[in-house]
This record gives sequence, structure tokens and C-alpha cells, in this order.
Amino acid sequence: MKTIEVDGIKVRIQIWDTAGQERYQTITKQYYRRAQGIFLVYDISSERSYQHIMKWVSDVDEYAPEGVQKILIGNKADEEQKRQVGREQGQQLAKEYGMDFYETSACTNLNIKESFTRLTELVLQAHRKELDGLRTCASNELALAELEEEEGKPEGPANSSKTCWC
Ligand SMILES: Nc1nc2c(ncn2[C@@H]2O[C@H](COP(=O)(O)OP(=O)(O)OP(=O)(O)O)[C@@H](O)[C@H]2O)c(=O)[nH]1
Repeated sequence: MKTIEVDGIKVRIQIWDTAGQERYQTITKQYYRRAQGIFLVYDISSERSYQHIMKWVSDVDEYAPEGVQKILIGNKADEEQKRQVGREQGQQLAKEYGMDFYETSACTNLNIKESFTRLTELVLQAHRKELDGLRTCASNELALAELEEEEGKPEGPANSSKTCWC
């Protein structure tokens, strides 16, 4: 659990780091079902990890809920001397899938906060319609309750003097 601030609103997010290894995939897929936002992460020093992204995307499409928000991440950006995947390759792939893209480094903290904030923003935006619907519903209920309360009340100040015994 982590709390981050987006547009002045404090949002509590639950983060799951799923295992990348094939043998854990049955468990991993179960996590997709309740996800609202997903980072698809490759390692910029591993062409192989970049090639795997397409498989991750197809798994997410199959098992995650419709409308789940996704961001592509090229991690280990601090390992410039070992780079096998160009930044443009990451950008290109993200564009193909209609995702935002960040190169990050868990070592230097590069773009860590930015990418989490962005994913949270995307999730909030995607749910804004739902929230607005709930808000309208709640305010209608409130208005109805106020009306009912009004109707149940004796009429105006003239009435209140009638009930006064002093
Ligand atoms: N240089 C560098 N090393 C990193 C970075 N992020 C993770 N590592 C290292 O990469 C190795 C693997 O990190 P993990 O966090 O276990 O990677 P993972 O993708 O969760 O691994 P699995 O889910 O087990 O496949 C560790 O030795 C980390 O210290 C980074 O940004 N830069």
C-alpha cells in the first residue's frame, strides 16, 4: 500500500509485483483480474525482455478487466553502457499499443514517482465517469431525503407559535 497525491487528492494504491518467471504464471494471471492499472516492464539492457512484452500484453488483454490502464516501462535506465534496447524502440512499441512510456531506474529513482502518478491519474480518469454517476446518484438521494424531511415538518414559524404553551 502506498499513498500518492494526484491533483491534490490523496490516493491509496495497492501495488503487486508479479513474478516474471513462466512457472509462476498461473498465480500471476489471478492478479490480473482485479488490476486497474498495469506496468509492463522490460529491462533496457535485455533485448529478450523487450521481446517478451508482446506476450505480456496478450496475457493482460486476455486476463485483465476491460479498460485496465497500461504503461510501458523500460527499466534500468542507469545501465546505459549495457543498453540493448533504444529509447525509440520503447516509444515505438508504446505507440503501437497506445500506451504511455517511461524509461525508469529503480537505482537512481528516475521517473519512478512520475510513472506511478501517471498510472494513478489514468486509472482515476477511467473511473471518473463512474464516480460522477455515483455522485449524481448520491446528491439526488440527499435532495430527496431533504424534501421528505421538509414535507414531514409542521408548516413555518406560525405553526411553531401554535405549539408553544408558554
Ligand atoms: N541497475 C539496475 N538494476 C536494477 C534496477 N531495477 C532492478 N534491478 C536489479 O535487477 C535484478 C532483478 O530485480 P527484480 O526486482 O528481482 O526483478 P523482477 O523483474 O521483479 O524479477 P522476477 O519477477 O523475479 O522475474 C536485481 O538484482 C535488482 O537489483 C534498476 O533500475 N537498475
